Order: sequence, then structure tokens, then C-alpha cells
Amino acid sequence: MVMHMSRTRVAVAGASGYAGGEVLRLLLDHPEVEVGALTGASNAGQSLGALQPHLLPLADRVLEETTTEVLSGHDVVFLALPHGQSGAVAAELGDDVVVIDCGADFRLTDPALWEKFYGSAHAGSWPYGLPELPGQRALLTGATRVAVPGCYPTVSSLALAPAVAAGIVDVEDLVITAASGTSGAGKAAKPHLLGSEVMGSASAYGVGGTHRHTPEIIQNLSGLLPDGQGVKVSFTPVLVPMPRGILASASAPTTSSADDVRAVYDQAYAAERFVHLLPEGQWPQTKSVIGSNAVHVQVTVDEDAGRMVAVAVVDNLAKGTGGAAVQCMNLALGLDEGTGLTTVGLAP
Ligand SMILES: NC(=O)C1=CN([C@@H]2O[C@H](COP(=O)(O)OP(=O)(O)OC[C@H]3O[C@@H](n4cnc5c(N)ncnc54)[C@H](OP(=O)(O)O)[C@@H]3O)[C@@H](O)[C@H]2O)C=CC1
Ligand SMILES: CC(=O)N[C@@H](CCC(=O)OP(=O)(O)O)C(=O)O
Repeated sequence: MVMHMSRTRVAVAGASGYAGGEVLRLLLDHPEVEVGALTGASNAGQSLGALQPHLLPLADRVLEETTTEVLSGHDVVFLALPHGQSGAVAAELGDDVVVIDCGADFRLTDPALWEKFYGSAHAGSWPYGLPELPGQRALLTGATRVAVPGCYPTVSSLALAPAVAAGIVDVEDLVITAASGTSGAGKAAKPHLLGSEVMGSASAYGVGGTHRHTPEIIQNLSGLLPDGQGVKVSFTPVLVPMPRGILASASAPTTSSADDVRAVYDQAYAAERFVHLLPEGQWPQTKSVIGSNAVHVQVTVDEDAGRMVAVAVVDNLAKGTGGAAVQCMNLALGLDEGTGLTTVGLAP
């Protein structure tokens, strides 16, 4: 007798955007799910094929308005909406629905920090979707609400977490510079994303502790310390002319040798299928992880400067958003964590 198991029915809100599109690209290759409602805002009524022509099997689907009525009746709802929009939508979805929020609304635990960096009322906090941080996977397994991390916090936290957790760097002097492709800024038209502004140029922005991902990175790294105190991060994001990918370079004072630091990272990530410590001497490049859920990491010690240097790369739309969202859905549903995800990148 052939058994027909019913598939998990999934809705995606914000399906016309970059993050929603990436979630859908991955779901189309996921063996356990069936794609249900797709919603948007200004593009409601349009066919998905007109907006996301790469998602060919869904080309004839029509985007609906983002309402509770449209989103209810699904097992899983992905929210890929602008900041501040997720709280009201999630509140209307029952506790039996798994809600995976790609936005920032439920990432920060401290309401005062949320208000300082986002300028609105704090919606609350949900289990944080970075399973590779110590202790986090258990919180995500069987969860019904997940806050997917920001793309810079994912790559920055994974670059520094093993050293911070092992106590081999001075956590009061963590410096991160991270270069991101332009899709990190979303699809909506913005003057600084015009081709004539972006092409042939790299631009720093959000400098001097003002970028809203700074408190998220600090929250992640503080969570690795017994007292959660003292972490200071200087974070500088840089916009670079490529569609996808982020490379983060992080450094911190250390008295450890390069071999000892390497051993710490080796041990921390040995069992992680998506985080890969590159062979000694090989440095991460974004093209190796494009389209994949992989994180490539390399680490050394600059002995003259007395600083550990860690470099990590992710695809901001994959492990930086959509891939992490699917990984978290897998954990929430009790599926194998890597279902529908790959570590194989697209190069050159
Ligand atoms: N891009 C990235 O690398 C990352 C993005 N994220 C997060 O994912 C979320 C989506 O970002 P991204 O896809 O880049 O942004 P986009 O601008 O590309 O897409 C935004 C989506 O939200 C919809 N939308 C806009 N306003 C509303 C509204 N008021 N109510 C309901 N839907 C609305 C849009 O619909 P329509 O087009 O129909 O108007 C569109 O589908 C954001 O919270 C972002 O922070 C997180 C990590 C990385
Ligand atoms: C290049 C670029 O503009 N990147 C975005 C970050 C995208 C991301 O991860 O962000 P959320 O926190 O918005 O989900 C930015 O700096 O605002």
C-alpha cells in the first residue's frame, strides 16, 4: 500500500521582495512543503512571474493582500516584510502556526535598545534563529515563533563567537568591518542604490555605532559570556557593487597563538554542517557561498598587532536570511535541519 503523507503548507508574506523571493526559491526545492498563499503590498494583484521570473514553477501565482484571512490555514507562515510590520500580522496567527519572521521585529530582547535603534515600540522577542550559537539549537527545535537574524549579525557573530565563548579575546575591543552586496538593502527603490551611485564604488555607512545591527551583534556575543557583560563592538558596514554576499573582517586583542585560536574554531564548528573553517592559509570569498547556506570562516593572529583576525562570508539572502529561515523552519517542524538546503555555492 502506498502511503501519501500530507505536505506542510507554507505561506510567504512579502513574496515580491528579495527575502521572500529567496525563501520561495529554497522552498521550491524542499521535499516536505507545499507553497500556499503568496502576499505583497503595492504589488498585490500582480503575478509572481512578472516580479520574480526566476521562480518559474510559481510564475502563474497571483499575489494577494497581506491579511490574516489570506495567511491563516497554513502550517507555516514566513514574514518577509519591512521592519515594524510583523508584530500585528503575527498576533493574528494562532499558536499552532509556525511563524518565521525574516524582519528585525522580534530579534532584540531589550526594549530600550529596540526603541533607540528602530524608533518605534518594541513588539517583543522570539527564539533567535542562529542555531550555530551555543545553546540556540535547542530553543529553536519545536519552536512556533522564530526571529531570523539580520545578515550582518549572522556573519559577524559566527566570525567571533568561538573566540568570545572560549575567552581568548578581549571582548571590550571587538572591531568588525563588513562589506555587503546591494540586495541587503531590499528591492524597494532607494536613491543610494541607483546603479550610477553603486557601480564602481564602495561606500561606508551607518558608521560610529549607529547601524541597527550593532546591538544585535552585541546581544549575540554577550549571550556567550557567563555574566553577559562588557562586550564592546565597533561595527562598520560597507556597501559594495555586487548583488549578493557579505564578507566580514573581525579583529580583537589576543595573547593566544594562531594555532591555539585555530584549534578553538576547529572544535567549535567541527559538528556544524553549514559553518566551514577553511584550510589554513585559504581566505573566504563571497563567490564560494553564493546561493548556498554555507558560512566560510578563516582565522589567524596578527602577532605584531597582538590581534586575532577572523574573516567570514555568507550569502546575505541565503544563510543571511532565506536559508536561515528555512533551516529554522526545519528545526521548528522536527525535520532534518538541512532539508532543502545546500552547502554548494555558485562560482565564479
Ligand atoms: N535583503 C536582505 O538581505 C535581508 C532582509 N531581511 C529582512 O527581510 C525583510 C524583507 O526585506 P527585503 O525582502 O530585503 O525587502 P524588499 O523591499 O525587497 O521586500 C519587502 C516586501 O514587503 C512587502 N511590503 C512592503 N510594505 C508592506 C506592508 N506595509 N505590509 C505588508 N507587506 C509589505 C513588499 O510588497 P510589495 O513589493 O508588493 O510592495 C515586499 O514583498 C525586512 O524586514 C528585512 O530587514 C533580513 C535579512 C537580510
Ligand atoms: C546593504 C544593506 O543596506 N543592508 C541592510 C541590512 C539588511 C539586513 O540584514 O537586515 P535587516 O536587519 O533589515 O533584516 C542595511 O544595512 O540596512
